[in-house]
Amino acid sequence: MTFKLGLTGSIGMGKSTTAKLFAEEGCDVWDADAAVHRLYSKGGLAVEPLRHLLPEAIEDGAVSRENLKTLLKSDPNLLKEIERIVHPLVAQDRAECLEHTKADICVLDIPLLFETGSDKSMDATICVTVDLDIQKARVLERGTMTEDQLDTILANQMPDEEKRARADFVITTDTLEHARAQVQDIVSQIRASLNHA
Ligand SMILES: CC(C)(COP(=O)(O)OP(=O)(O)OC[C@H]1O[C@@H](n2cnc3c(N)ncnc32)[C@H](O)[C@@H]1O)[C@@H](O)C(=O)NCCC(=O)NCCS
Ligand SMILES: Nc1ncnc2c1ncn2[C@@H]1O[C@H](COP(=O)(O)OP(=O)(O)OP(=O)(O)O)[C@@H](O)[C@H]1O
Repeated sequence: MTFKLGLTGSIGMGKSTTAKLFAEEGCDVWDADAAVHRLYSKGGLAVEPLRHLLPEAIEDGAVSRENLKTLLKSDPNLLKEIERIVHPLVAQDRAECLEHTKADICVLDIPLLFETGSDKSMDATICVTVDLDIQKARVLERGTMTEDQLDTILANQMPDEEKRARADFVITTDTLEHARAQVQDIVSQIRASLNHA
């Protein structure tokens, strides 16, 4: 049985970077955002159900994120309807991955781990965190969104403080070396508990 380790954190807090550090320690990694990209691509399982709900969102047989964002701008309530279609498909993709993994620990990188209740099916949870000003600077540095857009996303996510309080482990992503040391410590603790089980 694979140990299911749920990894979350607010936007730009360092989920993908930390997941790579777990992979370096021999853990398997499943990424919810990557699953959504697969589901939205041509032939992906979310295309037909979303076409039914929002025909304007589909372009060349795939879900257009730009079109979705335009639709969401005029009706933010649509997000809940999109989530109702997408989240069960994401859960199915995750279950298939867990069926095939051979690693002792599988890290599941899930931005909305607590919001979707997926934490309940994990063996342990981790929240990655860093000071809010560093988080904002890192996200804005990418040049992919304005501060207003970032604030809208933050308003749709559970506050960092609440995520930290709920998680079994917290990793501070101030430097790569510090994060790596925390990852190694968590992996050692879990492997020790698996060996004693
Ligand atoms: C709204 C969409 C079109 C924006 O796409 P885009 O490529 O611009 O951004 P991306 O997906 O990388 O998300 C940007 C940030 O918003 C966050 N975010 C995405 N969806 C949600 C959501 N439903 N609630 C809160 N935050 C969200 C992401 O975690 C990330 O931090 C897209 O995120 C989407 O279709 N979301 C609905 C499906 C979903 O819930 N995905 C979350 C992972 S399971
Ligand atoms: N431990 C760390 N030390 C220094 N910089 C880091 C660390 N972790 C992440 N970063 C930097 O912070 C930024 C965001 O990291 P990353 O892309 O891993 O976050 P994310 O939580 O996966 O983002 P998103 O929510 O958008 O998917 C990147 O520029 C990355 O290089």
